[in-house]
Amino acid sequence: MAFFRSVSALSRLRSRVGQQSNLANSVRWLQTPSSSNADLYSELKELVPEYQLVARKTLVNSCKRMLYLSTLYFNLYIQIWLQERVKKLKKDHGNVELGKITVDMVLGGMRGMTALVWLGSAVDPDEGIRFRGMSIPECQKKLPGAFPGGEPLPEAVLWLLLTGKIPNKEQVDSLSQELRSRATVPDYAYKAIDALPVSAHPMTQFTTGVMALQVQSEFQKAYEGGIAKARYWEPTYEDTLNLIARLPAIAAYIYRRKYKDGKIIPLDDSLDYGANYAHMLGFDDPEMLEFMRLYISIHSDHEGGNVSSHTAHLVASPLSDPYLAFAAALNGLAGPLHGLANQEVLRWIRSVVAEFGTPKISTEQLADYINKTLSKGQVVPGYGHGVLRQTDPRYTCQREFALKHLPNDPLFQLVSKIKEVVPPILTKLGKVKNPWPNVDAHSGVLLNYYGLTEEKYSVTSRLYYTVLFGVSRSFGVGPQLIWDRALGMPLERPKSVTLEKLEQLCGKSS
Ligand SMILES: CC(=O)SCCNC(=O)CCNC(=O)[C@H](O)C(C)(C)COP(=O)(O)OP(=O)(O)OC[C@H]1O[C@@H](n2cnc3c(N)ncnc32)[C@H](O)[C@@H]1OP(=O)(O)O
Ligand SMILES: O=C([O-])CC(=O)C(=O)O
Repeated sequence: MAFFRSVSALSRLRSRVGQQSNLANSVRWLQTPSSSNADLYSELKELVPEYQLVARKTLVNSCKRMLYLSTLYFNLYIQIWLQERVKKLKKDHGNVELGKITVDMVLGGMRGMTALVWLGSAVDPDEGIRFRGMSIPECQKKLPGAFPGGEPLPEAVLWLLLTGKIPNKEQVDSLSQELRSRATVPDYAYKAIDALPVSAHPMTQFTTGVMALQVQSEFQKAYEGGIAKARYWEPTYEDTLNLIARLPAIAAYIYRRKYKDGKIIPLDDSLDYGANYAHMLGFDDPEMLEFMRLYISIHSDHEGGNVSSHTAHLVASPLSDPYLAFAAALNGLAGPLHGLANQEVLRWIRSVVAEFGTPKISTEQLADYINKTLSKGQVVPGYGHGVLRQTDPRYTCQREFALKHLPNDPLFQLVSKIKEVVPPILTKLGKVKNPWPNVDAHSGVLLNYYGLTEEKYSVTSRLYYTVLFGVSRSFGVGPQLIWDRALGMPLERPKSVTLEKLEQLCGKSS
């Protein structure tokens, strides 16, 4: 409610200064104390207590932020008419068939079965991901960066995924500021992580931290207070923004606890989300900050059927709040065939180097090592995909970043060689549907180059990389959870059959 009162006060501010006046003039007017603006000043001051007002200038900044943010909220609000579209689809076309369900699908992890609605993004098997219809190169061109020509800011991706609209730089900056203002992590969340041994996998520590944050769920409180169904999306929005805002502090703490001195580096109020996360991890090289922005942006979303996103959507469907849903998603992401593959790729690359004593190896040596991996019944991590049938564009854009910034890095050169040698070998197996590299084939060497790795290598190393993936995934999962509630999506409950029943159905059909 405070939000709507703020928006209304802000629009009165605009009309007081003059309808034609722009934001800058309105702000200047409010900034100059006078009897004609004192009442509005005190009203606005009362409405933004959370910003700890100490001076008129701070209030003015808060007003600017509310004004820009109100467009985000407004965009969401007006799109609630999508509910009508959903109802109409169900009513008019509820019986339209979207395809057959085959035994292969039931026994094959439901590949190719259209079963979900996901607003933020879609994956084309050949072209890869599009965020609200925009490819990665288009996002790099059109979404605001930290500087002109910079990589897309994750906040810009969040805005896009949430509203379907491309934000301008001021809107993105207001969202950065909003996230920073929500970033305070309660002490008990750190304590919950501290209760685990330092040797616990970073993803186990991460999920524990997220579960501790759940104590603050606005959705849970609102539900207990009897909130009406039509308004479920509002506390879901609050939880989602709070969750996204608080993840870097939790995630950075885990890194510093496990691999560094355990000291918390506080958030820097002048930095955007990706840069702040890098800073809190202990990295301030501008190139690394830029890579973090790109990393979070490209890992944010990958339509709805991947394990982490689907898990979040499923777990939220009985009205579990966004923290519960996201913690579950992280547990799916922590599997080696999904997000943990980024850890496995680096471990595998290091095992290649350990085997030959150098990353500079011949094509024959590499082919032998790949065949050895396969002969042990293992997969080549970072290759293959459940939907993609070409090189993942997220791999390509990381490669472009590496070519620009670290072309001579020996591990990057090994990654390039692996891309030449693995696909023909996987193709020869005759069963691998996609022999090409996915997103995880590349990220580790970039992070390793910038120093984000554990000090000592051992064959049982538990690397941090999947936590970075997890933080990024909140940008895709969060908006969909808001839309799930806004669209009144139901509890998810597919039908299962016993093996006997399946055999019986097959017998009947043949
Ligand atoms: C962010 C992400 O989640 S991207 C994916 C990250 N995961 C990886 O990189 C792990 C390696 N890749 C894989 O295991 C798979 O390609 C997956 C899990 C990503 C996709 O699995 P599927 O859709 O089942 O792939 P597909 O239909 O091609 O699998 C057919 C067969 O090829 C095998 N195969 C697929 N990819 C590979 C690979 N990279 N290395 C060896 N074998 C493979 C499968 O294990 C399966 O073998 P099986 O019939 O003996 O069980
Ligand atoms: O789409 C998938 O199945 C896996 C993936 O690449 C992702 O979740 O980013």
